Amino acid sequence: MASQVSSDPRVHDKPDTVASLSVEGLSIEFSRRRVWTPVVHDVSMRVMPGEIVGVIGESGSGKTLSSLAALRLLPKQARVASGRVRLGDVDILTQSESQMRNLRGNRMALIPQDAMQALNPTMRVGLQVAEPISLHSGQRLKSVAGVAAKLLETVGIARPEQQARAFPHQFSGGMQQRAMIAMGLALAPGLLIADEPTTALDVTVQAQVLNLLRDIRDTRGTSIMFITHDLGVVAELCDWVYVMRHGRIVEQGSVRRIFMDPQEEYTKMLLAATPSIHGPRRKGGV
Ligand SMILES: Nc1ncnc2c1ncn2[C@@H]1O[C@H](COP(=O)(O)OP(=O)(O)OP(=O)(O)O)[C@@H](O)[C@H]1O
Repeated sequence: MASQVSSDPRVHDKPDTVASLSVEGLSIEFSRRRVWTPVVHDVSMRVMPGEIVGVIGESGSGKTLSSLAALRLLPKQARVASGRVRLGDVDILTQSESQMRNLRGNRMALIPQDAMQALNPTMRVGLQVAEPISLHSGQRLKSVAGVAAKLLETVGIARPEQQARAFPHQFSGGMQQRAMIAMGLALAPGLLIADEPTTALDVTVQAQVLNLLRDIRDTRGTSIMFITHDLGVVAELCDWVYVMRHGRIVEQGSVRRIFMDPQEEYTKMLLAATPSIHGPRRKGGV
């Protein structure tokens, strides 16, 4: 572990900076026919303040379980076998469930892959966006509903007052995802964990949502962990990347280094399999 820390230039260069999220030696087991089987092995990851960190790997490589462990939202069939997770200086794995409820939303929020599934079909979008504020402040939902329009405006939804009164099915896929992001931002958490949030969107809308996430980081300083299987997205958006395979991190580095000088065969294979990737965005365009 110590060697991983000292070899990570983000930690080496700023030893006093507390990571927004720090996962150390995390191992997770999954119950298959009542037998606990290791599926994530000794994973260490860091998201530094204001950084967008990509976690990339093929399906089943352990990206989602690792991030759900950080939120303490593992499904019943999965459990943490060993390791530590810290959100700033809070030790996540030793918090009570009520402390966790307070941390979720306030300090970190999840933006899921399928916004339509995550949204309540019978509740107006504005009320859903305002719900975290109501839950955390104890104020009645109707009395905080006005904040929702402001949040919808922040995420680029036109005519926000009117759209706040719509139901999810009246929104396009891109608008639904923006609404989920608005909900995630409601309590201004320092960390967003986005699990393939653009997979279901067409390419143009995907680019808009990526721009929105970048703007949120630039204007609010929000740290973002971005889970994806799409190296093109990593090149567009991320500063640092962890490459996962079979429940392990096989390579990590700055996006530029990973694209210019991949060390692992698996990373090279991913790069070779991704058409028309020329590396991360440079200032002024790719
Ligand atoms: N519902 C499930 N049933 C059985 N095994 C599971 C399930 N969910 C996770 N696992 C096990 O945990 C491993 C890691 O799964 P995880 O969902 O974290 O991968 P992932 O990289 O996020 O994949 P994807 O990109 O498909 O979401 C899987 O390879 C599998 O062994």
